Amino acid sequence: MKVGIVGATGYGGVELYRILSNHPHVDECIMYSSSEMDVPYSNSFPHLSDLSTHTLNKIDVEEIKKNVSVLFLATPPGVSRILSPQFLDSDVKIIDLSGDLRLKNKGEYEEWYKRPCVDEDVLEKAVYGLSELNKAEITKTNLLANPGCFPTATILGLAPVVEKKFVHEQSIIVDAKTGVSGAGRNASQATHFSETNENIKIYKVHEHQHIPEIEQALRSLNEAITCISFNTHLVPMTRGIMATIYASLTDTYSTEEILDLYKDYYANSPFVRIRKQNEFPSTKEVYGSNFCDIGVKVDERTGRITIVAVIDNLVKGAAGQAVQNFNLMNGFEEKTGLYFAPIYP
Ligand SMILES: NC(=O)C1=CN([C@@H]2O[C@H](COP(=O)(O)OP(=O)(O)OC[C@H]3O[C@@H](n4cnc5c(N)ncnc54)[C@H](OP(=O)(O)O)[C@@H]3O)[C@@H](O)[C@H]2O)C=CC1
Ligand SMILES: CC(=O)N[C@@H](CCC(=O)OP(=O)(O)O)C(=O)O
Repeated sequence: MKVGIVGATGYGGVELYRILSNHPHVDECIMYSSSEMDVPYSNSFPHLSDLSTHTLNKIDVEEIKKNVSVLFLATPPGVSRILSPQFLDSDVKIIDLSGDLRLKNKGEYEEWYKRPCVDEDVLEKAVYGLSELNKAEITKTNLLANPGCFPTATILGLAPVVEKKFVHEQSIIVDAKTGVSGAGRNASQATHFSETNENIKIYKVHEHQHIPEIEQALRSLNEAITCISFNTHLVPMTRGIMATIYASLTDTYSTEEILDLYKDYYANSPFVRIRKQNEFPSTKEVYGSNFCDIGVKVDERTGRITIVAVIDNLVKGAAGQAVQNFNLMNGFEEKTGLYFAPIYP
């Protein structure tokens, strides 16, 4: 199968290349760029010298339709809004890593992303690709909205207790941390070495664009969810997301009971690993892998629960999850080309 990557020169794009170039059902990856063409891909990424003989191609919709079966969009917000609709009359399957197709409410997208949204008929066709919750729909779609990095960790961390009503719906607080690669490859003052090194900084306080995405997904599991408290912090590491989640329990559950609930809930989800009692995952334990690791503990004194979910933002939070969806959309086994160990230490 031939696949295309738009935004191949970015962090999401090069992570897609790393995974897809080792995928047994991918014969060729064609790389597209909006700013460079006919130059070797390895000019952008010297670590691929001799491994990649690809060149960058111009984004030409009609050429892409002739040449690829699946197109990944690893592009900034706003690009998929223009590109995706142009493929709806073709057989090309679209997997969009940006936020453009994730929110079902057009007004909500425009409010949180502060830019125009794609038309409602396109939004209706898009399927939200969190495969642990939505596998059946993913296998049938040609237009896939790949979840955001923070939503992936947060929703997977909360889904069992929210769906089974083990927590009070209005009591959820999420304290999330991310590595700097979450901001993409372009340099900015916020991600400058001297701003991030030996520093932890909260950002987008109460205004993060992933808030409505998380609420939308949780509401699909339990309609009593209205809003959550959610904040993000930039920490001095390259990859990784940790979502530390707090909520009030609806009854006196033990940690053991809740761990059993999580193990049952994710019994058929090969990329979710539930930790043992009193064991909490760290970001390094999923680095470079498609795993989401989860630890939980009941605080008997306060009647609250602490849930910790970690992912690699570029793998389970972006390119790995996109390939997981690619597998499901094409009838391949979900783990194909993806079931590898994290890089450790
Ligand atoms: N980084 C992360 O951890 C995650 C990122 N995402 C989302 O994935 C998407 C890609 O992120 P990331 O790879 O980090 O970003 P980068 O900034 O690293 O890369 C984005 C790429 O998009 C291309 N691009 C820019 N403008 C256009 C345009 N107008 N048309 C086509 N291509 C364009 C650029 O390549 P060129 O100039 O060669 O065209 C650039 O290399 C974003 O929407 C991001 O929010 C989602 C989850 C996690
Ligand atoms: C460190 C950092 O800045 N991370 C970005 C990740 C956002 C992202 O990936 O954007 P979409 O999922 O909305 O496309 C942020 O927090 O906004």
